[in-house]
Amino acid sequence: MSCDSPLIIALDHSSLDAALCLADRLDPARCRLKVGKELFTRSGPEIVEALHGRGFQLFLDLKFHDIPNTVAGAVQAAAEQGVWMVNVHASGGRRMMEAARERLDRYGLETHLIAVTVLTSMTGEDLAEVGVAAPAAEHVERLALLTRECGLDGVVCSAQESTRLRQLCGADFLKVTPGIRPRSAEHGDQRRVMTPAEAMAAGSTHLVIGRPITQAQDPMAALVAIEKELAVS
Ligand SMILES: O=c1ccn([C@@H]2O[C@H](COP(=O)(O)O)[C@@H](O)[C@H]2O)c(=O)[nH]1
Repeated sequence: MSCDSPLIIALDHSSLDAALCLADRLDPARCRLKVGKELFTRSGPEIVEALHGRGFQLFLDLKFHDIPNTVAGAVQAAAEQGVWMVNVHASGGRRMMEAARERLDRYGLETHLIAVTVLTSMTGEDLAEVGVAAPAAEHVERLALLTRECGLDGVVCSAQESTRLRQLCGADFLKVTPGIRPRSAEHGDQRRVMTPAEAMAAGSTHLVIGRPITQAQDPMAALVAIEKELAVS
């Protein structure tokens, strides 16, 4: 089923059953789902099949980061499972991203391919510790431009960078933004955050939301509140 909502719900569950329990309360016409490292490592391709069977479009968020040949093969394997979107780390560099792009094109695989710029849990101080002297926003810009040059469809960034990336890379370049927190929600390990309405106004094309929905006492009420916030903004 195709979906025109910008919302992508992160299913960071520790079992297939727990993830499906939440998915069964969601509507594939109203959101997409994201399967990340914990759930995929526990459940494997079975979770992808089960969610596709329920009609959801999936972002397989495995953030591949390896030598070009290995990443190209992993991206191909993900796309052959029919996922809507897959990602790599932009810091894997030009040849790695080009190899991933080329592999999807060679086999006519239409999965969206995007690259993580700077994790939304990181600040400039965290970057400095790993040898990146530039502020987070500047490093995100550099990696987004490289990602676009390599022919990828967009990036994962924080919504704080969406406006600048729209100017630099164009409105069609996808800006998939985790670190989304409704006004009253705890930030947890996220550092570069914005509210859902702020993120859309800034030019994010998709909002990734996990714990504010999945760990809410009433996940459906939390989702509806976010939908209302977006409808009135
Ligand atoms: O920079 C990034 C890249 C990926 N993520 C993922 O998004 C969700 C966010 O979940 P919350 O519970 O809303 O914080 C999670 O699956 C991360 O792995 C990210 O947060 N930041």
